[in-house]
Amino acid sequence: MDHPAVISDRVTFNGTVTQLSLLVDGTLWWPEISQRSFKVDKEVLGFVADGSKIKLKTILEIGDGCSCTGESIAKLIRHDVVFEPSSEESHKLWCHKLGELIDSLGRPKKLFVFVNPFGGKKSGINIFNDEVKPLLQDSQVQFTLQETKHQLHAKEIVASLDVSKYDGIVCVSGDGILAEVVNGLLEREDWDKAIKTPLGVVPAGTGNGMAKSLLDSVGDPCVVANAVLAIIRGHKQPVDVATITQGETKFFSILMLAWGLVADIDIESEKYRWMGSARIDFYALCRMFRLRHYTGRVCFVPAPAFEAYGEPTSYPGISTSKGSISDQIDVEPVNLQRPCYQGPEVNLENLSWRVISGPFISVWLHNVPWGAENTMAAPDAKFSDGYLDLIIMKDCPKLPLLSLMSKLNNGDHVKSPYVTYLKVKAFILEPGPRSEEQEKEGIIDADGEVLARGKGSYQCEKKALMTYDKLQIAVDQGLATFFTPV
Ligand SMILES: Nc1ncnc2c1ncn2[C@@H]1O[C@H](COP(=O)(O)OP(=O)(O)OP(=O)(O)O)[C@@H](O)[C@H]1O
Repeated sequence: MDHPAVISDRVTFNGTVTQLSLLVDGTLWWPEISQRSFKVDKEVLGFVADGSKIKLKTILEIGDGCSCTGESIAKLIRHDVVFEPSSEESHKLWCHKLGELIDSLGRPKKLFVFVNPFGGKKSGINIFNDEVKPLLQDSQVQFTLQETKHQLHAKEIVASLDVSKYDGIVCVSGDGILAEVVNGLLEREDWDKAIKTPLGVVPAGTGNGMAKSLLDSVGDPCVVANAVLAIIRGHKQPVDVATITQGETKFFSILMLAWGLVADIDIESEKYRWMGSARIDFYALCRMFRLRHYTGRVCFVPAPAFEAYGEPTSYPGISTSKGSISDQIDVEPVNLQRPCYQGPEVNLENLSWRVISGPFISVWLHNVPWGAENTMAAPDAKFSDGYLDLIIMKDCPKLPLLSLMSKLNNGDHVKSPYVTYLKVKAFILEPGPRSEEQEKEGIIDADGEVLARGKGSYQCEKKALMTYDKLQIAVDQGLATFFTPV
């Protein structure tokens, strides 16, 4: 190691007196023990003074973990490394230099943590106690824990949380709670400051699309330890936020919007929840064999290089007043009169709009690559390019559809001749009824929750925010900040 040492000492380690150095590049190095070194920023979570000894709380990658596909993946293991400096003076200096180095890494010191006890396999609390808390404690990160008690609870809390007290908000949940947090932050009067609060997500839901997208972007497995480590290490990156508008009602989306086949599978398969994760595959097959086609139109402003898609059209506009209340089913009107975030400041009328008319099998708009841990919906999606990836399927015979759906786990479905895949800056959805049953409409799904539900579609207890009608989407580049592995 050719870096100079910040501190070097003869320490007692494993019963032997040996040299230990902390180098200026942040490496802890035992020169007399071959292969023994730690990068403090990656492998040392924290340390504690234990009498005359110092206990380093480390996290090590062990390469014998096994993924569900049988591939070997690195597993993270907590491990204490204890050494005894040569003198009291040296002990103090070691503590000072290690503390100084860890402080310089910009790691969070205090986090607000939401745990959804009902997300995914209902194991949020166990995941927090068994896997998240020990890592936070090793890293000496203080936390305030809040279990979510009902739908929109996280959003309510975030609306009045003193975010200045925290270095980040963490969701031990699926994507639903994360979306609630983003919406809560953007509905505040001080939204522009609040939305800068770094957000972290620990996979404890059904889909976990955002956690998978962040971890997979550096080749990490989508597991709790890696997600917590990404938060503890404190690296951050901007993430685009899409504003979905219908009249005065807004929903801020970070993951995706789906209409047609994907929305129907995601939402209607709820009735088969007792099947566990197999419910999605089972219901996808049911839907493919009784395929629905939805009439309607999509209008969009293509990103550069995608201008050839669709036909030119003028800005289709969207009224700022709500439709007749009698047409609405289960709608909970949210009228944002307070000076909250209003969406990106862009004059949509002056942009070059294109249109594709239905019927459609599926329309999917994605902000990040993964929609769920096994669904790479938009392989080219970037976290903060300022665009959304649009995936459209108009018609497709059943066999190619089956093969296409089986390619969702690696993103190869976008190469199918039956799929149109492009990037857009703004988007308008004009959803219509099913071609086969005109009296029945569909579902619009945003970030895994029902955004709008049409006539004759699947009904459930949860209220929908919008009506099954025209809605507009525009993207704000890098508006949110997320903890990220690198
Ligand atoms: N205590 C609770 N009881 C019932 N529902 C809750 C509770 N806390 C939160 N919820 C609701 O649970 C829903 C789902 O949450 P979450 O996103 O964490 O999990 P998921 O749906 O299983 O996962 P994913 O969104 O990744 O598919 C949200 O609509 C949320 O409002």
